[in-house]
Amino acid sequence: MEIFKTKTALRAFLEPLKASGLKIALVPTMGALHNGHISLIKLAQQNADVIICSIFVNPTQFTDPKDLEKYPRPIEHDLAMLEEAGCNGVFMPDVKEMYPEKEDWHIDLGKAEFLLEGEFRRGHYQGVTQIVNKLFDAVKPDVAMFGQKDFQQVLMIKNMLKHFNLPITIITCPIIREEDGLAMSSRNIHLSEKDRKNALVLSKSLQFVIDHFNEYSLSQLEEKAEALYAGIEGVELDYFTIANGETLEPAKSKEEGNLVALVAAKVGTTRLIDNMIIK
Ligand SMILES: Nc1ncnc2c1ncn2[C@@H]1O[C@H](COP(=O)(O)OP(=O)(O)OP(=O)(O)O)[C@@H](O)[C@H]1O
Ligand SMILES: CC(C)(CO)[C@@H](O)C(=O)[O-]
Ligand code: BAL
Repeated sequence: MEIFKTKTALRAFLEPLKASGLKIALVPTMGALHNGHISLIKLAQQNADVIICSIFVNPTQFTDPKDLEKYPRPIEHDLAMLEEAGCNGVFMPDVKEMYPEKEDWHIDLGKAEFLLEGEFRRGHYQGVTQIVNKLFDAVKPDVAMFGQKDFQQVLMIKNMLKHFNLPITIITCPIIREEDGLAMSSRNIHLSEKDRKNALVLSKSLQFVIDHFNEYSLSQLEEKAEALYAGIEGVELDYFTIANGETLEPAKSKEEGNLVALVAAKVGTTRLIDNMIIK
């Protein structure tokens, strides 16, 4: 497995491979890898010939400086996991390589930018699309893999592709969970033993909606799911919603084509997100 710290070195590696007709996949990450990330690598291997994983903790998408400061960075462990998974190359630039100078970035991502995560992390998706655009430019992949765990992120990246008319296929990968249902996340490492137990309410509340979808109205489903959070000390719900999977607006009717239940909550000091697709 090759390791690249600069765009120049990465491009020099990729150019002959592209010229020989090989298909390139990019798996963008912020490191602190777990089996969710490895599932993206494995799916990439089914869809391309050469797999590049990027590891970059992107400062412009963090809206809370403490969150950025304490973001885990176990790089040796990450490299061992990627090697074991059969990844071909790792792009791990420093901040100067990706942001050599101060730059303005603003693109129209549509109304959904300001909902859900966009409401609680103002400007987050400008930062995400700014860095993903730079990563796409550095790798020029044929396909790029993103996790459904960041449901809204996938929509925003697809909107960015449309905005720039980029010829990249986005593949959305299912959420990988721990045995008890907790969605894997790099931030889970911050959970205390008590938080770890409390965090199960996220997947349980989503599963409640899936299991009881035919029994209750949309508002009853939301109410009953939210009630599961009441009285859990140390858990603070940011939002629980059943939304239209294309617009992310609250669902108006159970008959809408794509419906998804999404949640974000602070568990102790750690903010977690999760979702389940209803249909
Ligand atoms: N449990 C998971 N299953 C599938 N994909 C995942 C999972 N967790 C993260 N991903 C995907 O991996 C990619 C990189 O995510 P990232 O490095 O931010 O990891 P993360 O675990 O989501 O970390 P955090 O949520 O703490 O930021 C994203 O496309 C993300 O959606
Ligand atoms: C896509 C991404 C790597 C951009 O920094 C990040 O938002 C993430 O890990 O989901
Ligand atoms: N997984 C999304 C990246 C973030 O939380 O900033």
